[in-house]
Amino acid sequence: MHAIEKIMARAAGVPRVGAGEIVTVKVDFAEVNDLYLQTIYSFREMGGTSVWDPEKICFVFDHYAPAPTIRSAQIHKEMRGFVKEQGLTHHFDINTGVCHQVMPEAGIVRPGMILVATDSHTTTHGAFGAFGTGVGATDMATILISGEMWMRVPEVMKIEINGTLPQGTLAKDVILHVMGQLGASAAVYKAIEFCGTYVEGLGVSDRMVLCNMAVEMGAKTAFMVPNEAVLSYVNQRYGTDFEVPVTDDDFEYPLSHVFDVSDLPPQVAVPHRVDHVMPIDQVEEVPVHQAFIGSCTGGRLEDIAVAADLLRGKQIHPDCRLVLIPASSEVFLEANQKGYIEDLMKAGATISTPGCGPCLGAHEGVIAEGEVCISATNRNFPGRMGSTGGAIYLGSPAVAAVSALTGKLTDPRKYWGGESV
Ligand SMILES: CC(C)[C@H](C(=O)O)[C@@H](O)C(=O)O
Ligand code: SF4
Repeated sequence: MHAIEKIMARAAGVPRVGAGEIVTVKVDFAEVNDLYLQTIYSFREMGGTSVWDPEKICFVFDHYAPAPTIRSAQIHKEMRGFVKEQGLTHHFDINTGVCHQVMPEAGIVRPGMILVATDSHTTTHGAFGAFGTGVGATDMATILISGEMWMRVPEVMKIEINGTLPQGTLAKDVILHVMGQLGASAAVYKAIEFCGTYVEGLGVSDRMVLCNMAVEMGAKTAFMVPNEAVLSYVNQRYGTDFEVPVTDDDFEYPLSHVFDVSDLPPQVAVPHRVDHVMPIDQVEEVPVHQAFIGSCTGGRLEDIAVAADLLRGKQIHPDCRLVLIPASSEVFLEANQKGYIEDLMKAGATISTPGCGPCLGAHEGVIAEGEVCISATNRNFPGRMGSTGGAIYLGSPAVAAVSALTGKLTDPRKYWGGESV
């Protein structure tokens, strides 16, 4: 069996499972975000009175945090009421951050667990060797009642990535390149395992970038074998009471792809598809009106550090805005302690409180008709970040930062190391 199948077999209480089988699994943890008040209504409609385990559920206010409308304030109010009524152990209110950042930070995520959330980017947690997948409001309501859900065991697609990146190319460029090569429907209902010499050496943040965007290829979940960086992060935050699932040596992958990223230049996904990907030099000179660095894809300390290093002592272009939103309060505090926030504010950045912000077009920097945004996030369909007449390019935080500097899509290698060439 594959490690993912072993996770599901354990959770289903059976000795083995195989791709295509329908199994009922016990969920190890469930998250509901502030777009899913409907979950509570469905919970009650189904006759739910108390949740299956108040220690294994959290509500996270991140998509509309702090509440930008009366409606979202009302939603937060009702959800806070449910948290109190049910005595949930974990609640992440408007002062914490994006669910996929705050849950690992809080020591909720560990290898071998089944984590479900009302968010498609729950695939992010494959970075920790967990089975993370998104569910809808109704499924989540049944899970809150029973602690269980049915799943079809996904086929596992191996994506082997080898090589060492050239300077100026980051993990986001790698996943964009993979998506550009394989396409947005390459992995529908499959599990993606990322492996290879490039992946083995990755730190936690870069692992999260790759797994986060697995769902942009349709994946049900993502997986990486935990390395030392992941294990020490989890030991620090969660503890050691977990078992790392190991794929059998004789497991045969039904699907596999191999990439070498040794000569990969920075990439961008051009409007309006995540898999319309090309090297940055094919779209340089496109004027940009806004750059956004943030979200569960590109709002971590490493992303902010790259931007600060590129923009320290400089001024962004007068015709371009740079919106920067740390993925969590912990990230914000650390970036502040390291001076990155000051560097970026002095360079002209607009800093907002941790959360999703404009990533899904909610608030804190949506774009107007005819505007172009270079974004370190994960989706660029029309209307994603504001007006449907806007255009979104997806890139690394480095591409976003230097494009804000020049006011047009720019190759960050020209500014790497602080000197513009
Ligand atoms: C929560 C939900 C509305 C959505 C998702 O499931 O991904 C959002 O987070 C997004 O990124 O579009
Ligand atoms: S940051 Fe963006 S992609 Fe991540 S959960 Fe929020 S809206 Fe979705």
